[in-house]
Amino acid sequence: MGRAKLTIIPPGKPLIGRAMPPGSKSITNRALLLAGLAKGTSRLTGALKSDDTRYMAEALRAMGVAIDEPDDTTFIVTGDGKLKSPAAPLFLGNAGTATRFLTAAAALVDGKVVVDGDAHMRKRPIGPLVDALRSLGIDASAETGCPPVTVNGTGRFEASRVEIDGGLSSQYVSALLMMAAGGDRPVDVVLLGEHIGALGYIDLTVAAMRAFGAKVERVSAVAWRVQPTGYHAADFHIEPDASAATYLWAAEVLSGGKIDLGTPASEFSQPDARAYDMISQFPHLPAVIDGSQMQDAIPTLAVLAAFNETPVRFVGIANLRVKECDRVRALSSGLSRIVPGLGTEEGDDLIVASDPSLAGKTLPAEIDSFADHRIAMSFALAGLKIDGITILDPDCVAKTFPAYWNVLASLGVACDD
Ligand SMILES: O=C(O)C1=C[C@@H](OP(=O)(O)O)[C@@H](O)[C@H](O)C1
Ligand SMILES: C=C(OP(=O)(O)O)C(=O)O
Repeated sequence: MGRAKLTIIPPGKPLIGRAMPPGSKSITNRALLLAGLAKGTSRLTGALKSDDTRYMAEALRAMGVAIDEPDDTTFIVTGDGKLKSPAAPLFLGNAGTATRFLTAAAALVDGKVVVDGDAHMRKRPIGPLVDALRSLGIDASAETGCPPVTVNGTGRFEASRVEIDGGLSSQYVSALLMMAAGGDRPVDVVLLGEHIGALGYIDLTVAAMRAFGAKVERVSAVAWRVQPTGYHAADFHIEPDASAATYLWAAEVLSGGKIDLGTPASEFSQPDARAYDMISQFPHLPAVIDGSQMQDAIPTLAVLAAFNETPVRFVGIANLRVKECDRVRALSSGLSRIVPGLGTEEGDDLIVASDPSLAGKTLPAEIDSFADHRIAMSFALAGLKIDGITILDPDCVAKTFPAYWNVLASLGVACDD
């Protein structure tokens, strides 16, 4: 059991020092899967070890992949080119990447795979991905449109085209792309609908696939062609997590300090690194921020916006409602616990009624994390400037950034539990 709550003590000084974000969750879970699908031994360095990546690694082990962990940031993955049917359902907690990626990869298994998660994951939609698998002739079903998903694969599929609506989650598209290299012929993965979550995640997928030997090209604005190469083992280095970096970038500007992350923002390939340009404009954030291409950075930006000179409206964030929790609601209600009306919703937009004079005040507020790591981590930023901010269920940060509170402590931020 984690701690019930943590109260942040405003440090009252600029945060100065070196603080490295952990390895990227998105890239670690892609690399683990691709290494698991490959024949041979891959060495993944700079990896994230957290709940989400542990669930992925455990699931792969249950499907016959050998994974050694010689240190805190390395996975040595040995596969034989084929995942095996696991003896029991795969339990993936609330890890969206692991759940979506393995649901598609299950189609490459000869036998039954049940993909399941915790109570939160059982509310996160996966119907479009299941329908896409069915359109490929794969026996897949999810009674509620959310996990559990049952896939009875034959280990092969023959179709050469699959359509997918990525409006609710780009992870469906990534999942199909990674699985498509295991087919019998070239497969076109084609987007349906106008919206997809951050396209940058598809770029991450394509880059990781290529690193493990796949041949994939973008054949139009809405389609990728994947050759039936399978994957080969590779040594692969994982960059730090850009979404985790946003908390440190925001802590730096909020405290007027200097935090050396070891990697400049311009060197990240993940979509959330775009948030750096916004964060560095603080306290003059734009009046409207489109979150569609940097979704996981929105909690960080929304809490930062509370201290901005002028109000900020966040648009393009409708699918934040189907993340670990309804993040639009968690942000509006958390902000309004600090000061009524600080966060409001209009449709799916979030409006933050900024007030720089919040800094230095005492405003006791208990913030419900809704078991969502990003809500816990972002509201901790408010605690750097406001006395009395208490984060409930603070250890939910273990999903992607288990050392978060220690990293803040190393920068001089004290907490009471
Ligand atoms: O592909 C990925 O690694 C991710 C894609 C995004 O999710 P959606 O595509 O569901 O929006 C993001 O929020 C998630 O944290 C990681
Ligand atoms: C949405 C997130 O995670 P996932 O979809 O991978 O569970 C996140 O990490 O913010």
